[in-house]
Amino acid sequence: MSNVHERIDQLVKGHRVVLFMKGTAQFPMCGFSGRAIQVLKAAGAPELTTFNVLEDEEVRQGIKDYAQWPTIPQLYIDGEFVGGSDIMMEMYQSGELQALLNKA
Ligand SMILES: N[C@@H](CCC(=O)N[C@@H](CS)C(=O)NCC(=O)O)C(=O)O
Ligand code: FES
Repeated sequence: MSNVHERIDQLVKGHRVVLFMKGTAQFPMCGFSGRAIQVLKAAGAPELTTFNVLEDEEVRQGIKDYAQWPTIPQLYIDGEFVGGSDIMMEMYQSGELQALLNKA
């Protein structure tokens, strides 16, 4: 396992809800990342860990291989890849995201 893969593993397994994004929850640096934060807020995410890929080129590239998903943002819940901002929005509209976030 490569070093960056291990770092990502530790992040997504060490926190319940992890969003890899551009910028921070307070200051998203891209509309897609901003939308992801808005969706998580609307869904009532009980906790949220964010990782700013703009400050870490290795993770910015490594995250694309990790779940074989080519773009940012990327949401992980309970160590599992959920999707990008489009999937998050669809899952919010269907109620699936709230169910995933709030399961015991
Ligand atoms: N439709 C995508 C939008 C995300 C997207 O297109 N992200 C681009 C622009 S921010 C990206 O990550 N490009 C690769 C990069 O910037 O490293 C989604 O559902 O999340
Ligand atoms: S930074 Fe340009 S679309 Fe996300």
